[in-house]
Amino acid sequence: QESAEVPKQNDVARLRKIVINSLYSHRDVFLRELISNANDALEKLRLTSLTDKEVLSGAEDLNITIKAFKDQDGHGRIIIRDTGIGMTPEELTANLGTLAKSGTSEFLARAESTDTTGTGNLIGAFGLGFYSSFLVADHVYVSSLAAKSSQNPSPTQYVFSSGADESSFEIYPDPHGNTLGRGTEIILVLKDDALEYTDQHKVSDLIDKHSSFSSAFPIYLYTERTEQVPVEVEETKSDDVDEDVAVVEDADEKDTEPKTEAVTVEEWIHVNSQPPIWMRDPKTVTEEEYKTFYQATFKDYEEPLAWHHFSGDSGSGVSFKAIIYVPSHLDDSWWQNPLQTSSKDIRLMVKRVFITSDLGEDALPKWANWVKVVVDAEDLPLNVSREMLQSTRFLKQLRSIILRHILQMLVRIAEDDPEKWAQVQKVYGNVFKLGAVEDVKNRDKLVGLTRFGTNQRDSTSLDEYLENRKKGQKQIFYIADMGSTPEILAKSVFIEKLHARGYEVLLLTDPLDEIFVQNLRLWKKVQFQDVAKAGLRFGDEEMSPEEEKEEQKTLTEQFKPLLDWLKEEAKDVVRDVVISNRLVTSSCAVVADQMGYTGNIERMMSSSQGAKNPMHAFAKKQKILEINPRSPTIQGLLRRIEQLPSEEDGRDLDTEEEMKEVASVLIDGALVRSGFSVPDSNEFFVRVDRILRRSLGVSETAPTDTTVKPAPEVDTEPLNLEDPLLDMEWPDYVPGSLRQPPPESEYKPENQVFWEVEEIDEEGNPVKKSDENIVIKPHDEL
Ligand SMILES: Nc1ncnc2c1ncn2[C@@H]1O[C@H](COP(=O)(O)OP(=O)(O)OP(=O)(O)O)[C@@H](O)[C@H]1O
Repeated sequence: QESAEVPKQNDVARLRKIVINSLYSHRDVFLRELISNANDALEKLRLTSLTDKEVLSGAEDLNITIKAFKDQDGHGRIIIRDTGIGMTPEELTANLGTLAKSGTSEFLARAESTDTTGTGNLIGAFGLGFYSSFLVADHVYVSSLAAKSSQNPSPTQYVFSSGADESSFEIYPDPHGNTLGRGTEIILVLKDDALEYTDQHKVSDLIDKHSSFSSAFPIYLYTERTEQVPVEVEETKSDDVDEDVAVVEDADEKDTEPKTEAVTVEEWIHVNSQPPIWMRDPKTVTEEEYKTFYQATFKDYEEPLAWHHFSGDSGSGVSFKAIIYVPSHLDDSWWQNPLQTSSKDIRLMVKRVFITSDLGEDALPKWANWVKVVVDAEDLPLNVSREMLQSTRFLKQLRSIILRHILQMLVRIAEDDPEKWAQVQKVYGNVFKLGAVEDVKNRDKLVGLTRFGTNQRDSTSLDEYLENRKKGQKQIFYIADMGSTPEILAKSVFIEKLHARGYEVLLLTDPLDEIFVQNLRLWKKVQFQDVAKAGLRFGDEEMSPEEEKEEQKTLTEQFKPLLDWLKEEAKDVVRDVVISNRLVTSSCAVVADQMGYTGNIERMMSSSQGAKNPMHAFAKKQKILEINPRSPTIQGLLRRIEQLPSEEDGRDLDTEEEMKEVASVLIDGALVRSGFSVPDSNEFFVRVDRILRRSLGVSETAPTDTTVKPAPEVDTEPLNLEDPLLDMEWPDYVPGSLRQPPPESEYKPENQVFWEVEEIDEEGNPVKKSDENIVIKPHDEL
């Protein structure tokens, strides 16, 4: 008898505890998990038998049997047996002994940090499978006899034995010998509080609900019922019996019931004899059945968002039935590598027998790799291999049919079920945008599925947008700022006139949006126009009456002195200064030229490799300052500029300097308001400070007392690694984000820095000493 220690004992014990405690209310799942394993073992055997017939020897039938009962002492037992591929002792150790093989610590971390409401997903997410036995069993014995093969011509039956509270297991040759013929038998010694699972009705219901459709192999359930059977009465004939009396007695007996006795009839009932749901007429399948089938087949504890059940013909003579499911969630991991993985969830079956769930790299376009499908093809040979499949036309046709149906299903939801459509958008909205960029072939259909918020409504498709366009409008207006919100974008300086005039503008806040728009460039031949860029045309300019054009001309002449003066002042940041046609209330804005960056793109480019490109500096400069001639600020500035004495009259250098400062704050403010960064934020703030002082009537030159308490002398003591302050975590600190200090409660008085401040009067003289100390928090910023 050999005994093996599980490598990570503590992990095993901890994991079992978590499983048992937190999944108590889900413990029915053990049966489904074990049946699913038995089914997998049978599928493996069948697939292996295609190349090695030998594996089929030992047991004729391919099936699963389940027996639940109480033994004479009242202890509960469940025995699940399959005639599948079986396991060698090494496989028993590796598969059942080593826990979750990879990702154990990740699992533990997640399991322990997940609250109980989410634990239903744990088994599904991490494939606890076999370990779910310990939800109901104190002890588990697994006997297994691997299939005979050329590599393993005379396998031996071994037992794996482990208790729920133990962190070790034992593996030893089965003292009963090779009783199984082939396959695996799992004996669960039920916990005292799990005796309900010895009730055959309960077990039958569970199989019916979760597993009847998950196996193409027959599942037989052991049942016992009592039947009354006639008791064989032995006729005792004797020669000295009086015939007449005997006749009378006979007549009497005919009137009485025949004698019966209760006997126990044992029977194996085929519990999954119903056709699987994909083979049934959709009208006969209930919603509940579709949902449980999905959850069991794809190991998702959440219900699917939508599904579509159809039958089809590949066009090359292969007819099939399929169900396509849309999961109700896309894991974050999908977004980490959205276009890297290919679908592993298209379960292809031939005449109900599972063939493969890997249809190869290009099974579906990458954007659709989250879809879950079961397909059953009637007319393919059962021994078809994946390699063979790849070369048939069937697979290619199947892919395009599946894809067509996915898209049709989504369009139907969009048209008929607004509530569900909102959920689809929440989960897959960005996937459709990504798909439209990636999948040129289906671009138009995918664009049709995309939705955007606008200044007029929460959501619109591009077609609906175009239906709402105004007379003459030849552009699809949009404004993009990744990470912003539609509410903030709706207040942007760039859309104020469009909004005021009643034009609709798409408000794009996701990084993908701008990529989408730039990739698409046109929709139904109408160009996208970034309203933060030059080139904006309402489209009714030609329809404007002559006076309007005349007014524009007059304005340009009237504001010429200011335009010329600003051009000189802003020459380092913008290429030109013009009268704006997009502003209503704001005094000015900085607009990117056709070739230039918008603030959004400039940020993206500056933080990427693009910053090294020589075009970067050029593109950065391609900006135009637009001023609003109706703004009192601009009108005031024009007046002051016009009043500046000329060279001949003797220049007023002080006022000129003051005007320059105003201009610089105006330009920098416009940059910020328009989503750009200012060239020098310190300088900008110094100027703002000066203007503030002026408006407050405080002396512009009064110095700020900058005395600070110097740092103590160099600490010569060795660093105390036990010091708890070194371990102090800085909550909410995300590199590069707005930095957050730790909460006040985590400050220790001795850890604070004090800055004595003095108030000064207009002349800059100290007024009185403040009683309060201002705490300079680490990373405090403007
Ligand atoms: N009845 C069985 N016959 C043969 N091998 C089995 C059987 N049950 C389990 N195994 C082997 O043990 C492995 C571990 O099983 P377990 O149920 O823990 O995880 P899994 O089946 O791989 O994952 P999941 O249950 O999430 O699909 C299986 O992959 C399989 O190789």
